[in-house]
Parts: sequence; C-alpha cells; structure tokens
Amino acid sequence: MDKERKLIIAGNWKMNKTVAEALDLVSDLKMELASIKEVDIVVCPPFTALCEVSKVILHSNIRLGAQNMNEHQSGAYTGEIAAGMLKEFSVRYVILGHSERRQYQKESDALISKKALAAHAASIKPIVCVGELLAEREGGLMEKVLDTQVRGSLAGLTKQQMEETVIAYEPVWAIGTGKTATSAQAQEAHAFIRKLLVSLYDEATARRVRIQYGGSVKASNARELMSQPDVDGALVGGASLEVRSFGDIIKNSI
Ligand SMILES: O=C(CO)COP(=O)(O)O
Repeated sequence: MDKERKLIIAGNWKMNKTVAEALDLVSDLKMELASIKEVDIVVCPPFTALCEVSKVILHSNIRLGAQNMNEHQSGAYTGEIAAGMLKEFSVRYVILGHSERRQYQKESDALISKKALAAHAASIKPIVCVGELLAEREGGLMEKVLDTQVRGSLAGLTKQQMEETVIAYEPVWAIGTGKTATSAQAQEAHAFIRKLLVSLYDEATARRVRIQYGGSVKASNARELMSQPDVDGALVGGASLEVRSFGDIIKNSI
C-alpha cells in the first residue's frame, strides 16, 4: 500500500502476559515478522516484562513501547515509573492517556501533556490517545471532544516534538467491544485531527504526524482501515496478544 507516512502498528498488551508468556509471544513475532520493513512494529508489554522482552528484540525490526509513565523524573511517587527507567530497557515509545487510564485513573489532558513533555525530554516518543464515548458521538460531540483532548493533551509541544508524537484515535465505544469504527468514520475523525494540527502548528507539521486508529482492529478489517488516507497505523489491543492475529494485521496492512 502506498502511504504518505510510514505505517506504525503497535500492540497494547494491557494487563496481560507473564514474563514467560511475553517471551513466547515476542520470540514468535520476531520470527514471523522478520522480513517486514514497510511498517514500524511496536510491542507494549506490561512493565514487568519490558526487561526480558527488550533482550529478545534487540537487533530486530520490533521496537519496544511502555503503556504509561509518570511525569516526574524521580522522587517520592510510590508505585510509579519514570522515563529514565524505561530508557534502561531501550523503550522507544510510551502510550499516554489511554481511555482506560482516563477512566480508571482519572487522567486529565493537563496531566497527559506533562507526561508527553517528559517523554520527549527522555527521547521517548509518546503515543497519545484520544477518542469519544458512545454518548458523546450520539450527542454530536465527537469533534468537540477531540478538539479539547488534542489541544489539552498535546499542549506545549514544539513543532519538532509534535512531529515525533503519534496520536492514537480510539473511539471508546470501539475498544474491546468488537464494534470497529467503519473506515469512513475513522477517516473522518483522523482528517478532523489533522486539520486541527494544521491550525495549531502548520501544514507541513500536520502532514508528518502519524495518526493510528484503535478499537477492535482485526486481521479482517486492517486493510480497509489502513487504506484510508489519514489512517497511518493501528493501536491493537486484544488481537495483539497472539502471534497469528497480530502478524496478520501487519501483513494485511502492507
Ligand atoms: O484499547 C485498544 C488499544 O489501545 C484497543 O483494544 P481492542 O483492540 O481490544 O479493541
């Protein structure tokens, strides 16, 4: 598929996989996907598996991502993990502001932007998640919600930092529900986000930012979603937990 931006497909393993299970999966993925050059492939295991997974994917085409980090560099923040600690395992990406964290940990746009700035300061690329609830979509508020989340979560990023940030559009009603957004719905939301980036930055910057779609992405719908001009990859939950389904999503996207 001829795309303006290089596709980035990331697996968000969420709170799944012991270290042993993570090693099995990533070893299989490494073999299965060894020849893929057209897509940036990222796996985001839980913190506990980062160290071991990082050893297996060293010198491979798979990059490592974390699922969250704290906005501070160090200190009295019990239970938290700082960017510098992620760097020890060659973590290149970090998912920030996932809707599950917005919902259960009450993460705000202001907090997410602090985390994004801290990630960039450590040369880790943030994958910043945005997306509307079903009630918001049905109430005609999708654009308003995306506008607020994009402005708030990305506040303070320089142009260069913005270009190295990935945005994941994940409509909350499509996460883990089996209800994927249609490719037209995804394209509409992605185009809206890109237009907003033009107004916040400029045309050239907006054209360089990769916007992933997330929410029930499967091997069977990946190709159609990725064929949309403003869909530059996927953030995959459930289907990233097995080598066959994640591998097929990547292969079907090329
Ligand atoms: O939340 C998601 C990825 O971050 C999407 O999860 P599912 O692919 O399981 O719907």
